[in-house]
Amino acid sequence: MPKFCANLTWLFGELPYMDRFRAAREAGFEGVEVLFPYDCPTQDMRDQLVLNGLSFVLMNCPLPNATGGPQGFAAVPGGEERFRRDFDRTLRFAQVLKPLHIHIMAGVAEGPEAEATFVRNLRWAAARAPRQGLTIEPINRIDMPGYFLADYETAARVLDAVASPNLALQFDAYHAHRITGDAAAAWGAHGHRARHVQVAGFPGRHEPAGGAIDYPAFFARLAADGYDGWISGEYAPATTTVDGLGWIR
Ligand SMILES: O=C(O)C(=O)[C@H](O)CO
Ligand SMILES: [Mg+2]
Repeated sequence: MPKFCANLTWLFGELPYMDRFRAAREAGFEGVEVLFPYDCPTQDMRDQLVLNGLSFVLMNCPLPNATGGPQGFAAVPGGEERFRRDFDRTLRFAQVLKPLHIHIMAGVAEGPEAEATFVRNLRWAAARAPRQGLTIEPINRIDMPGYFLADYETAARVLDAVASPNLALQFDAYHAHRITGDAAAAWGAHGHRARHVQVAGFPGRHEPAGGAIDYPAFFARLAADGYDGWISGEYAPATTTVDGLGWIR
């Protein structure tokens, strides 16, 4: 049985943030992720997680306020000090929130120097928090212009170069489809590196159903491959969140 979690940055937006946890639980989710859980009282959020019996699956690094944008700078040459400072700030939140994964965002950069910077920063982060799961995620450059990590071959090279057991691939099927034209084939080539999966329909980034990605087949493939991590709904509901949850069944 797949473990589906709800991305509360995208889902249940009809509700105030702190009410989304209970709504997710009532809708049947056992886990949630929040991309940037930095501007709410951390203990209140922890209480919501505990009260509703939810696993906290993932949060992003860095904090958007500290960087002037959500795209990070782990691959930005010259941004090393800033990366380290912000990673440590994320770890302080993580001590309370206890996410299974922290997604480290690469930032806008290009070229071999950016790749070398990314590898160095990730090595540092993986050693700094050896028991914390960390991920990197290829994101398509149509949605995020100039984003450094925008293909799976680069992600594979970086993961191999860092070679740390607590760093893995975050496979977002929506981005995979936009980057490669075939999310299922991308999974076939790179899924063995993934410890977290996110899903959305293509091309609209609504519910993972009925678009260009055959999700029933994709979920079956994940199961057949023995993927036992979480699968997160990270999409903009076409109508209301609850009305759109048929894809889980
Ligand atoms: O854009 C995505 O798909 C993500 O998962 C990032 O974390 C964006 O913040
Ligand atoms: Mg994603």
